[in-house]
Amino acid sequence: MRDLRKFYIDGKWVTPASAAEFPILNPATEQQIGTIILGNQADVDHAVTAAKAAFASYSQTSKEERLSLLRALLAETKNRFEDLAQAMSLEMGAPISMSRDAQADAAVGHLDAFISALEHQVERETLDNGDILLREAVGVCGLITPWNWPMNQIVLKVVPALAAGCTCVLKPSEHTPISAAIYAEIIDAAGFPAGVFNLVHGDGPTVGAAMSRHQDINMMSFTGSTRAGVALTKDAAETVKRVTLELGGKSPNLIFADCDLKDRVTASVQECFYNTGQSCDAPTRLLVERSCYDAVVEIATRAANAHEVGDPSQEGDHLGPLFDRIQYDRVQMMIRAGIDEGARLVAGGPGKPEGFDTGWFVRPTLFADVRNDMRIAQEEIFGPVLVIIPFEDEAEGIAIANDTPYGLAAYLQTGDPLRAERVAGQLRAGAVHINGGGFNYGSPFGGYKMSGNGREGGTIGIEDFQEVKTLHFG
Ligand SMILES: NC(=O)c1ccc[n+]([C@@H]2O[C@H](COP(=O)([O-])OP(=O)(O)OC[C@H]3O[C@@H](n4cnc5c(N)ncnc54)[C@H](O)[C@@H]3O)[C@@H](O)[C@H]2O)c1
Repeated sequence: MRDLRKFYIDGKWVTPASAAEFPILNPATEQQIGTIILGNQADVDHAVTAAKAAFASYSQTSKEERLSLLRALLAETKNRFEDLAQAMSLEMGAPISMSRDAQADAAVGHLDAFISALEHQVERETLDNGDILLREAVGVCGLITPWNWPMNQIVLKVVPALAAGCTCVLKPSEHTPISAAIYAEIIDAAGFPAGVFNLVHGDGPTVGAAMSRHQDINMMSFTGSTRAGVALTKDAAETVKRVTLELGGKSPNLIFADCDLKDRVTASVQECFYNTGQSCDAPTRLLVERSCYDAVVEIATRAANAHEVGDPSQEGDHLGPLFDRIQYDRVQMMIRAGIDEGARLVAGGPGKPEGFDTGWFVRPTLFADVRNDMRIAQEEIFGPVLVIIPFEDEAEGIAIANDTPYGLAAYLQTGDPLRAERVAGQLRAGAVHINGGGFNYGSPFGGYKMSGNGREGGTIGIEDFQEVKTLHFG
């Protein structure tokens, strides 16, 4: 049992002002594995005061000084790599192999890419008109992250903030505080000055809202649901903060008959179910050219049925549980909604997989003959549930792909390189993955439409945490 009832503020582990305890549960066993305190306004004030005081000197550090701190952070992250992987497997149910290969790997990969981006960034440049342009730290930043990719999201915010010379207060998801607490220890060991990074646990309506409304926070960087992102934006409006948002998705995956169907469809199903379907950019709508529709349904069904669920502490490529009961109930509700709306269930379905009565395990589920106006095609399910929708031709495929309030990612599979570029250019999404092309550390990540604004990762990710100042000389 982990006792996480302290916050990291001003370079020390301190006892919070709040006494509200909150249990941390293992989603595979439903057992309590730790306790945190949900902070209050006084805790937020304490952390913001520390961050504001530290900003005065940290924002004036040179790029070289910050690079050397980030290199120390990289070394410490590598030292604690296994601790991070084990923590995320325990707190959100990522199978340990995947937790190492992807969840913990993100802490190293993004940081490496940010170091390289900062090395190359021009902080002072002369414009054609003779004016000088400076890039400076935006100020004290409030960072709020979700539970589904805990370290990935933390590193995508904390590192660019520190790289830019900002100071920050992190509020991780109250459901995944263990990896966040380890990350605070890593930052401490790397030698960042006191107050530059602060960690406060808490829930959204109390700590999250107190941060968004805080007079002394200059920017909020948020990843989570569109619902919470909208609430945060309204809270931040009074103090005219910069707000960047990484929100939900319902990403289309266009399958054209000229692709290698067996390979691409099998990989597409695996990608949708990865992290038990709990990824904002998962390809959750499989849009299939009519001429190959029956073949695709057959291949996808076989691929879905090949997925096994299992204990996250075991090595292997099985799926873990969903992260908690609320998520389990929501996925069950959406599977039932799909059946009620008349979609054809071809794999999985309601209930738990056989032999998994304890833990929030679900059956990898596939629906065929789905219409894009059904709930299961429009709403983010956040579980291993894939819907298959036919289209007649390229134009209709693109229209269905774009017929969503979201625009985080899109995927397309085709053997025709000209078509790949032509279609990608018409998809309203922040990223288009072509024929299995994966995300690379250092590239920008973010959404169009209700998937958010701003971009995380690499140079553009650092710029989100910078102000631009122009010097005009007389
Ligand atoms: N676009 C991306 O980069 C990305 C990445 C991962 C997850 N997500 C999205 O995150 C969601 C899943 O995460 P979740 O269930 O933790 O989301 P959530 O919105 O419930 O919570 C996310 C974070 O916001 C906080 N929060 C909740 N209400 C708040 C409020 N009113 N003000 C301030 N903070 C508040 C929570 O405490 C948590 O730390 C999905 O919608 C998923 O698509 C997006």
